[in-house]
Amino acid sequence: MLTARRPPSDLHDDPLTIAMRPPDTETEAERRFRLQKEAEAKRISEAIDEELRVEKKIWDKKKQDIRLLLLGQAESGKSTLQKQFQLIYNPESLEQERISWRSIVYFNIARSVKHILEVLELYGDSAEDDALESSDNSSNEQVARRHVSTKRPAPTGPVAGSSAGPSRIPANGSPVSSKSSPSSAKMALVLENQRLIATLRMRLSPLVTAEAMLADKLSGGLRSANPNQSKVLVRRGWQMRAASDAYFGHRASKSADGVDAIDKGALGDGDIVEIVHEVASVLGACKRDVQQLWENEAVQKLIHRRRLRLEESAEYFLHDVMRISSPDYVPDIDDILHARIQTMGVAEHQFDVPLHGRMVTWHLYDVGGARGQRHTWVPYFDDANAIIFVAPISAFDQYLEEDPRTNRIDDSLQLFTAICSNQLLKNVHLVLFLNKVDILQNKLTAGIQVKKYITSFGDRANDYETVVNYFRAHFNQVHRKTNEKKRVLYSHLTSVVDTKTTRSIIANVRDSIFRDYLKSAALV
Ligand SMILES: Nc1nc2c(ncn2[C@@H]2O[C@H](COP(=O)(O)OP(=O)(O)OP(=O)(O)O)[C@@H](O)[C@H]2O)c(=O)[nH]1
Ligand SMILES: [Mg+2]
Repeated sequence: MLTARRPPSDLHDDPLTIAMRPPDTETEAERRFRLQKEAEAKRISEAIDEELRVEKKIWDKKKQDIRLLLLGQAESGKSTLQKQFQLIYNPESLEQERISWRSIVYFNIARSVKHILEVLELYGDSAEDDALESSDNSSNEQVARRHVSTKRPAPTGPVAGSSAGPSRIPANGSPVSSKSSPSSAKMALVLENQRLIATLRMRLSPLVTAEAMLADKLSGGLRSANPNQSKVLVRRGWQMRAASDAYFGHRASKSADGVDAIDKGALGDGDIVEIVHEVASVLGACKRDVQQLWENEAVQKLIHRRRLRLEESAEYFLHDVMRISSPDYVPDIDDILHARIQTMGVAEHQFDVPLHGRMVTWHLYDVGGARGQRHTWVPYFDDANAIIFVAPISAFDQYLEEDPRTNRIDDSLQLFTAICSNQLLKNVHLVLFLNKVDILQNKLTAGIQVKKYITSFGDRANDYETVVNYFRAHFNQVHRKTNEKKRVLYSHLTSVVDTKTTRSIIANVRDSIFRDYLKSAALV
């Protein structure tokens, strides 16, 4: 038999309604108070609903954003690549930052001058050391490596920014010469040049002092205590703080490209502007001395003989010191691309990138690549869509600043292995930039032999094509060995200081990332 439910003919029978009904004895004042409370509760409930709606909207939008990580060892070119993205997708912000890069350019020059003087001192202010030159080829110290067998020739002179191990220079600083002493005419020239360098050293001492001052201010007192790590690190958002100090005398809370300047205090107390002015006038006063030092025969010989190794930006800035030391100097885009300052932690940059008539927000994460910085990358792995791994293939003859026994190419391969096999990154779009091909080309043209540093290179031809293919094959091999999911590896030969070629490579990378993005969106 069917039992029918009684229709809700009378809502007053509903137990909830009965429970909520005001008592029959409610006074007028009580009624007003009750209605007021009910209205307030309704307002709060609606506000919460609205908040949830907004949060969901932001969340939905965030889910559609693209997160791109720039990974790779220190000095591989990540920040330079980030500047190229900024130049394409947010050029106004780079324009706003231009003035703030002056401090870094001055710092790069002062630092190079200081380093040149230090190395000159080690060599007795002369490059005439034939004995050292011949011993340069004598090293056979080999370092076994996992991926490529590399060897580190015994240092033939101090290496820029690294503790280069035992030098064969006696305590008195004069190089040993086993050959007969130079002719007296040559000796006289050497002595004359030594006197000139001594004068330049004295005249350039204010610039050397300025280097320490700038380093201190730029890093906000955060310079590494490790004497092997002499670099200056800056935190994200420094550009806008420096620029706003320069223009407005106060600090900004957001950087030009939307980066929160959360690390207030990173540049000290606003007196960076005064210091930059001071350094500008010091540089203005000694620009000819800098030029003379840079063009000095002993310096050029030491560079040629690879006893003096400068940072990659040094030649670019020292060559242009007269332009840079003009009183109204403002760095141009090429200056900014060449300026070197080490990234600390992870800096996020946002860009709106057009896709089929709408804008997709890209979050670019530029990380610090030194070994001590790499632990900061991991929290960004979880929701990354894409990685550009930047490996400088010019670095076959260089060693890590933080570990002078590790060849840089070897470190890049190890790091690439770790990234390719990381479970959190298994589905991430993977792009490889074999960077600094311009520097590689220059090194090979200068006759630097790959086999001297990478033993497994053997007797292959020391030309650009062969060397590039050799290193590319090693990276491909790492990818193949760790590639469980048949992920494609998109690789490019790059020189990220070259705006024109990098622009078209970035367009290519953008398209391939978007293709994957649209594919995964279609699957959702
Ligand atoms: N000639 C040349 N110089 C480059 C290239 N890529 C980068 N550089 C220079 O190399 C130096 C280091 O580049 P950065 O972009 O600061 O390196 P990074 O990977 O961000 O380094 P960290 O912040 O320490 O991890 C800078 O002076 C750049 O101008 C390149 O392809 N060619
Ligand atoms: Mg960087």
